[in-house]
Amino acid sequence: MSLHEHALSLFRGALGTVRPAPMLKRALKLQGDGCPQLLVRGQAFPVKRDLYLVGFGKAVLGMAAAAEEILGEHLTRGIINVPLGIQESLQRAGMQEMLLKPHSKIQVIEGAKNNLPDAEALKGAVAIQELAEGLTADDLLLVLISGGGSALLPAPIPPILLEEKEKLTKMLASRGAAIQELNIVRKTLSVLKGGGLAQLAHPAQVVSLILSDVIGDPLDIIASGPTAASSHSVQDCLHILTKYNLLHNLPKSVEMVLSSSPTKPTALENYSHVSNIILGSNTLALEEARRQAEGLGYAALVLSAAVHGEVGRVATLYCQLIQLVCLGFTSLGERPLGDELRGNLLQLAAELQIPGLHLDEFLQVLRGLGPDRPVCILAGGETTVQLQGTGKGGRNQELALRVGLGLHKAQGTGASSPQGRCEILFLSGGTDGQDGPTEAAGAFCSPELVAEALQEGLDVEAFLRNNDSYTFFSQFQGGHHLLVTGLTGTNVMDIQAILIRAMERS
Ligand SMILES: Nc1ncnc2c1ncn2[C@@H]1O[C@H](COP(=O)(O)OP(=O)(O)OP(=O)(O)O)[C@@H](O)[C@H]1O
Ligand SMILES: O=C(O)[C@H](O)CO
Repeated sequence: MSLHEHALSLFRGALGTVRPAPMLKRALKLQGDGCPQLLVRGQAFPVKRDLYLVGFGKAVLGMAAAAEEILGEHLTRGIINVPLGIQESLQRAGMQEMLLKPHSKIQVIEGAKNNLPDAEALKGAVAIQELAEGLTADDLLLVLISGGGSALLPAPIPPILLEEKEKLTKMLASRGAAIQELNIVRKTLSVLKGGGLAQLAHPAQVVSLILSDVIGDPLDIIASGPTAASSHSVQDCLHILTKYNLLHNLPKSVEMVLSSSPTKPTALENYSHVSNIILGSNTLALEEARRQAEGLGYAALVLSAAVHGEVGRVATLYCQLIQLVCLGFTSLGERPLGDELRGNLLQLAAELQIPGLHLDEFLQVLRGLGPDRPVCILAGGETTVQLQGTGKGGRNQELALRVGLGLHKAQGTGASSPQGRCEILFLSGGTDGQDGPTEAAGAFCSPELVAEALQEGLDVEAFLRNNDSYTFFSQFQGGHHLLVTGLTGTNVMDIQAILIRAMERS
């Protein structure tokens, strides 16, 4: 099998384990008929009267289908907001288990085209708000939350208009704001985010099951934390707007809401009716990919599930790591080159401040692997792209293209390049199956990409200058290097796989 095929199969294997249905079935049970109890990972919640379900996010359709199967007749009614086209896409892909059964008690509202809030998503948010407001102390509200939930649950505080909020978040994203920053702003301007939904549902018991798509699994940031106590204040929001130079260009409505926002977030004791439970994350997906890579004969290591930072810097990190591994495969293992690479890599990792990454230890393990076994390094997280151009792309495709360019440049050092004797493949993909506003999930690259593209008249650097990675990969070798999965029905950030094996000697 080619490295390309291996990487694809690892990516699909990783996705398999964070598919909503198996995850939900592992965690959720309903027990007892007379006075039923909802059991979540052993924690019991009595169902005194009615059991309602709401949900929003890219993975919520499959979560809801599995939940309805478990809850059966005990479910009174539900409403979920899911991405536009997801039912058709999953149907086409034959993923029946992610679809609701005919006569389901759960109403599905599709919206948020291209992951942006729209009128349909707003309609869904209003329906969810009305349901929550009508609950009593005897009701239980099961909330299904996954990434993409922010765009799918828009409820701007009046008089802010949806378009105004959308424009502001779009501007923040295009200036490179991280998801934490974006969602702190969203929370401040929303009725339902930042714990708003949980407060409206009071006094009902609220149980949220969450699929995390944010580094470190912060409850108050994932989907902008609609059922989590917010640890942020309006001051934090103002600070972010200042940082991205947006404070003096705000619509009047936003200014009004900001000036009348409470200075402190709602106190923690007001969340005693709420339980937030993380069901799955990027870590779970990487662990499965690692297991499968071992099965394919690789020495497989997980670098981190928290890789973040500007896409160019992260690409450099991966390029240096690849070179270092290749150095171990060659007889060129001279110390000066290895020491220099190692020093640069440690410095870059320190700059990126990747939580929990002990690169020094990781490199030691790498060094101990020995030269014969192919190596697979897996990582996950989410990079940020500061858009400069007007092209079409996504952070995974841009990362792959930048790694391709970096490896090409490193190869330029000639015969002494450690890469020379290695076969290398890099893959970066979004687990939701949609990378930016494109039809692809991500892309593959190898050190040969730049030279081969040039033969087709494609200038990688020009595409990068215009943030046009999707157009590049669509044209290059007939789109062979694009990772296309369609919407996957799950969402646990992005995954990168680096596969390296020694080249066969002729
Ligand atoms: N032309 C482009 N090139 C590179 N990156 C882009 C381009 N256009 C948008 N992006 C990036 O794509 C990201 C949005 O992609 P996407 O909609 O997949 O977000 P997401 O983070 O997966 O969404 P969610 O977390 O809500 O599921 C933004 O970070 C944006 O900077
Ligand atoms: O919806 C969102 O806010 C992002 O996907 C992070 O959870």
